[in-house]
Amino acid sequence: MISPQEKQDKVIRATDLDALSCRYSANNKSYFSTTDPFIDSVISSYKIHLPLCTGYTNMSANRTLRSVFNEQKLPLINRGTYLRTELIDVITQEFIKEFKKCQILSLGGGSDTRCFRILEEYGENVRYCEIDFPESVKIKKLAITNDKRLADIVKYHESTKPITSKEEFAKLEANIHTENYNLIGYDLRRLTGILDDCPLLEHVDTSIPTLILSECVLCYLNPEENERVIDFWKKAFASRALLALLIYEPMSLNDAFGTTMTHNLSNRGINLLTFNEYPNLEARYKFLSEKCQSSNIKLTDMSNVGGYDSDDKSKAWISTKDLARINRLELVDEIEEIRLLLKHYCLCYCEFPYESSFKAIRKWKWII
Ligand SMILES: C[S@@+](CC[C@H](N)C(=O)[O-])C[C@H]1O[C@@H](n2cnc3c(N)ncnc32)[C@H](O)[C@@H]1O
Repeated sequence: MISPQEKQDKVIRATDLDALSCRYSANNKSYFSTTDPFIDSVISSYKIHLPLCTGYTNMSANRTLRSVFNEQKLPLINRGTYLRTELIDVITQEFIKEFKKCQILSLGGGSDTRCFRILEEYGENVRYCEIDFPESVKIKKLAITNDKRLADIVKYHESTKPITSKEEFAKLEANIHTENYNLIGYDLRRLTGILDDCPLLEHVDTSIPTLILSECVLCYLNPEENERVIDFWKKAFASRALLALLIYEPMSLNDAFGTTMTHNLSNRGINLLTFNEYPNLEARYKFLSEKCQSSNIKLTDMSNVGGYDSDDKSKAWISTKDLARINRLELVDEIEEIRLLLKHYCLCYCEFPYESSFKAIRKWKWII
């Protein structure tokens, strides 16, 4: 039997499977201009190791995997996944091009494959650090140790013997630490305002420009925990280097669609803790400026990013060529429906006091 808290955490960890299955679906439908060559390895690791995770049996793990990967995703979900992945990729790449030697810190990185794309392309100069619950991190670590290409990209060459029992999985050391890559098992809710003795800081370089990514992650923490996590990194960097934060997550807009989203999620045991607390871009601006004391705040919803708010397609953040390409992949009749869905997802950027800032961030057409 697992405790109610463990049960809740299991549900939160499982949201990584949702994100992964959405990317898998969009990838299979050729939404990404370059096919994701790494996704199959993380899926294989899940297939082998999910039964060894807390609260799963062979049967329940197989059922979960079947239901997430066999389900056909709607065209509007594939488009949303494409937009979110592409735009966060592009912003991350621009950050790296501007600062050359820098660091990407992915909170709740889950089974995201961005780290491999970035390190393969910019590995010499970029440090990539991912933090997630230890169990999720172990799934990724085993994907890396079982795939030479991934191991070469992150430069991790310690072999791990096949893990076949829950006991072996529980005992497996979660972390990977190499020159450019750190994969860390840590519950972000444990971060407090006290920096001393926090093991994360041994592996994060607080002296180089850093972009923190939170892609559907901070929404699972309550508002106080959100503030504490952001405050922790702010204090850790203490204006020694540029610290920027990019958050992508859903918001309720206090409307009927938001209420339906809340019901659908709570039926699955998911309670999005910032969803209603910061229901729109204005509330998020207030949170980032007043509570987090950040600056250079830029906000948009994803409908604006996809160019759904205007007939003028040049307003979209992606090129008209790419828009035309993805529009040809699957027919989306309900433009109003996709617009409504994407209006409920935001992309928020901000920085913490430092003498310079990320200049290229101005080139996109933010709403605020
Ligand atoms: C929806 S998934 C997103 C994964 C990834 N960022 C992506 O977009 O593909 C949310 C991730 O946040 C992680 N997460 C949520 N709360 C966390 C916490 N308190 N500490 C560490 N990781 C957490 C989950 O384990 C999961 O991997």
